[in-house]
Amino acid sequence: MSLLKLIGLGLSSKFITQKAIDELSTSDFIYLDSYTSLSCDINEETVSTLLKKEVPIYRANRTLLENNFKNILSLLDEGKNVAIATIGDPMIATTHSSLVSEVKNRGHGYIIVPGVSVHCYIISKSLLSSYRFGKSVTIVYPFDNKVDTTPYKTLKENQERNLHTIFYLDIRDNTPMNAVEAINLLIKMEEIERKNVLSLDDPIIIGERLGCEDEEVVAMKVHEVFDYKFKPQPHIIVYPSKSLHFMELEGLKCLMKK
Ligand SMILES: C[S@@+](CC[C@H](N)C(=O)[O-])C[C@H]1O[C@@H](n2cnc3c(N)ncnc32)[C@H](O)[C@@H]1O
Repeated sequence: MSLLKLIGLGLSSKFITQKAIDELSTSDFIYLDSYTSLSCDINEETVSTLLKKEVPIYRANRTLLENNFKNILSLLDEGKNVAIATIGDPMIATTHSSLVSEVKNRGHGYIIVPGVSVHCYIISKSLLSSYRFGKSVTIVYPFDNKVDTTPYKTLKENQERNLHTIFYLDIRDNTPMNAVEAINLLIKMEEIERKNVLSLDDPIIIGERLGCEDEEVVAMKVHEVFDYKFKPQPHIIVYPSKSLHFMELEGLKCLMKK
């Protein structure tokens, strides 16, 4: 039976697991997912140097993976094992679960190799309680000048339940949104919705280049992002709940910018 392998590579090359390398090395083709996330140092070359044998590696954008999935199905029909390698975890904040049901319905098998996800990584480094995270959401670039306020609504719902919110930031045409653009959009959403969800004095936590040598996790007030010199993307934002446990407050103090 042919296998579709959904393989998580972690956030940077030092987080790639032995299991991921073994499964990639026993694949006939590797598609490197280039649109659900990005890494400071994982690319076709990094992956190929880790493999135990030569395997063709292709860069796969959303069109290829979601719309032209037929090509991958044909390879599986021919008895080939195909790997889709994703930065982070292949099933967290991606749509890859739909690929699993497609291959299963066609009589093929699948395996999932979890990777160190930005989701778990920022929860760990935020020093907030992992039990108190609500729904996470992506802040997307405006489309036709229209701002999608879903992230604001999610923040409101989480705040009503005293839960923390993780904001992933959109990646469009290989350009990842930065923390300042994201905060500007949240401020715009407050102006549109006017539910007093966001205050410029609220603390937020920003993760920059997580998993890379120069990673940074820093807490600051919302208005302070405009004067802060951030490292290049990728960035991720955590909006803590309004009422924090005293241990979480101590943690937040540890992360406050100097
Ligand atoms: C939609 S999520 C995909 C998560 C991925 N499947 C995983 O498990 O890590 C991608 C977003 O997470 C954030 N992100 C990913 N890697 C990051 C990193 N190393 N440092 C900071 N933020 C990161 C960025 O906002 C990026 O646009």
